[in-house]
Amino acid sequence: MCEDITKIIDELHIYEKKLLKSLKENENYTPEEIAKINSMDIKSVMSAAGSLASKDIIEVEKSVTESIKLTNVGKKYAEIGLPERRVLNVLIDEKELSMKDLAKSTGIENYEIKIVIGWLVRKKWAKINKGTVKLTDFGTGFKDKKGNDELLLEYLLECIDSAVSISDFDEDLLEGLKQLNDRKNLIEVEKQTEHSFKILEKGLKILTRGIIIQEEATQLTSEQIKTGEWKNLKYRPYDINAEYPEVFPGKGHPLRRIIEEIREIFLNLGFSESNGCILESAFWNFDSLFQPQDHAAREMQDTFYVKNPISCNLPDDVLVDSVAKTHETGGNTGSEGWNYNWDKEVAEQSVLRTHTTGISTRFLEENKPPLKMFSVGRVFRRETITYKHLPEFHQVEGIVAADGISYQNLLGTLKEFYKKLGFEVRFRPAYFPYTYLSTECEVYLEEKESWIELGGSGMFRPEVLEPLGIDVPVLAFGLGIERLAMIRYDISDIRMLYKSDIKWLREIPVDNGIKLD
Ligand SMILES: N[C@@H](Cc1ccccc1)C(=O)O
Repeated sequence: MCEDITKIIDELHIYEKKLLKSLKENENYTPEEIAKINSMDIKSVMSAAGSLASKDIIEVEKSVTESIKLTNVGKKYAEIGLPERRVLNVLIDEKELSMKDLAKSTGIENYEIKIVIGWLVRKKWAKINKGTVKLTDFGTGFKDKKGNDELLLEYLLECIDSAVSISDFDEDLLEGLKQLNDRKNLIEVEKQTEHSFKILEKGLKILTRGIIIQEEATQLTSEQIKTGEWKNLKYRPYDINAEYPEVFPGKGHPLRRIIEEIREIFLNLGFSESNGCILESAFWNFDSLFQPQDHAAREMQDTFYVKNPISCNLPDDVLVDSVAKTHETGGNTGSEGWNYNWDKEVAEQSVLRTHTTGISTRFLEENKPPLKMFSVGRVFRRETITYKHLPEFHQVEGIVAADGISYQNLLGTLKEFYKKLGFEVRFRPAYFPYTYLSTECEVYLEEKESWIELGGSGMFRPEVLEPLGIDVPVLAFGLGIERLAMIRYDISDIRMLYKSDIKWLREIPVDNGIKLD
């Protein structure tokens, strides 16, 4: 037993020792007093007390006191009288009045007078007869007598700025208080929690044995090092369980971060980066991609057309003519084209780009193969917003143009790209007016046990390449980015990416979202 006590004392934290010593001096010290005497903060006192209590050295008692105070409205009524008193006073003089006149002569607002009269009628102080209000005998009896609420308000007014402990109330007052409380904004009840400590038997034994408080060094001074005093100091051990303030380091938005990662991957694969404008001509967005002018995607319900500027300039006539011919007859491509009359005005319409593929055709027109280009940008579609659809999202677009480039290279490039991002993908046949062969990539979602579509790709058709003057094969892809972010950051609703949800943004790890466990 004796040994136990020595061991317990040895293991006491300095704060526990300080607390015990103070209680030895005076068991009635409050936590605040103990904090002050020992220059500790109140949190440390309470956590030392909690720790001592868990070892049965002291007992911590908690008492909650409720006290009440007048609110500003309460104070006002205590001074000028409750509304029912003011109505009663007027009615005693006037005998009967309409509600409107009562409001006028008491100065009570119209909306409130109804409530007050309702109250008077319910308490049988007054009755209403043909629109006029009259006191009952019972009500008249209050002429020289105060109501419970008034008595209470007066009482509380006496202690105007200090809160009154509820334990000071006798039963009658308490009953009245309940009613007064129902009137909501007249009084407020404050709860105060106080703690007191009691030394238990084990604590007494410890104190009899005596505890020595040796200050613990937490920071060394140069003086202590020079004089060698550091050798004799007692050091506070590190407490790795101590509370610490949470820190929220600055970090990029998750969507931005995945975009940076994607850029990095393509730059490392030797692609050069290009950009376009979100405002694009229908020519580059659709026509240059051999998308016929009556194609469903061009309909108003899919594409945002822009009013200002209503139209865009087209590139040089040679290119425009060649695109027009290809649409109409297939031009020099060996194809039959779409067999309709191509309309220049339709091609001049300005749209919010529906994909970033127009950047690729623009790039092919301006650059000579061999080339590898990628671009990241926002695209717009008239989608209804749902957990997986937004009218505005990001795509990463890319092309590789060189002799000997094949569909196999396309699959390889995409596989490699997704692998670097940490995804395994599969390919399904697909259709786009501007590619042949075409494919869509999908990634498997284990949680949902289903495959989701990530983007489209294919080999550009001769109808796209010929007008641009390209005579080598070109692989092309356009992949959605938000969906990748959803999987990467484990979010089930795409809208999350565009919400200022501080909690979520803070909780996302600073690394690129790759879970460390
Ligand atoms: N533009 C297509 C993707 C795509 C790009 C390039 C070639 C083929 C398909 C889309 O937005 O879905």
